[in-house]
Amino acid sequence: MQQIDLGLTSEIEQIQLFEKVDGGADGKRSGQNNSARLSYHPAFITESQCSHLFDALLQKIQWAEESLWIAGNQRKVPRLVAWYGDLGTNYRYSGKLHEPLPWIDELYTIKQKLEVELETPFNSVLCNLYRNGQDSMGWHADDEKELGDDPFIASISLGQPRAFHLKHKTNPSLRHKMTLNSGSLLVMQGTTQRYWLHQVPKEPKITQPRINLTFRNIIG
Ligand SMILES: O=C(O)CCC(=O)C(=O)O
Ligand SMILES: [Fe+2]
Repeated sequence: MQQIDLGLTSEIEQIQLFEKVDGGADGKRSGQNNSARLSYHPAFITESQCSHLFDALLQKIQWAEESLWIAGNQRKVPRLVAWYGDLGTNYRYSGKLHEPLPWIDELYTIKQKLEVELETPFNSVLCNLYRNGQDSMGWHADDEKELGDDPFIASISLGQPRAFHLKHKTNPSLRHKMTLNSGSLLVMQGTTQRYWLHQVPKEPKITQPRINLTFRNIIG
C-alpha cells in the first residue's frame, strides 16, 4: 500500500455535541448511546494535503451518475457517487444494491487513520462528488439496516465548503446548521441517525466542486 501522509492529528478539535436531546431512548440503551452526538474536527486533514488528495480522488474514484425512479419518473441523482469497501459490503442507495469497488490507496489510508483516531472499525465508504452548488443531497438519515442500530459514521470533506443541516425527525424546533470545510471530519454517532435527518442543500452561487467521503461499517 502506498503511504499517504494525512497530517498532524494533534489539530483535531471537538466543537459540537448534541446531548440527550432525543427524549425517546428505548429503555435498552443507556449512557452515551442515549444521545445523538456530533463532533466536528475542522482540520483532520492538513491544508497542504487537501488539494493533492482532492485531485487524486477526483481522478481515481470511479464516479458514476445514478438515477432514481420517483412516481414512475426517472430522475438523475444530483451528484456523482461511488461505493468502495471490503468484499461483501453490499449497500443499498439510490434504490439499488451496490457491490463495493476494491479499495484504492487514498481511501484505504484515510480509513486506517480514522480507525486509529476514532477507535472504531470501518469497512466501506460512500463517496459523493458535488460538482457545483446545483448538486445536493436531500433530507435523509443513514439508517439502512445494513449499518445496524445507531451507526458510527465518519464524514470527510474536501474542496468547496458546503452547508450541512440537521433537523430532528419529530421535533421541528430542533435544528442545527454548520459548514463543512475542506479537510474536516464530522463524526455522527449515538442516536443521530435514529432521531435526526441531515441534508446538503443546493447553493446555486457555488461553482466549485466538493468531495465527501462517509466511512461506514456494514454489518453482516
Ligand atoms: O456530503 C455530505 O456532507 C453528506 C453525505 C451524506 O449524508 C451521505 O453520504 O449519506
Ligand atoms: Fe447521510
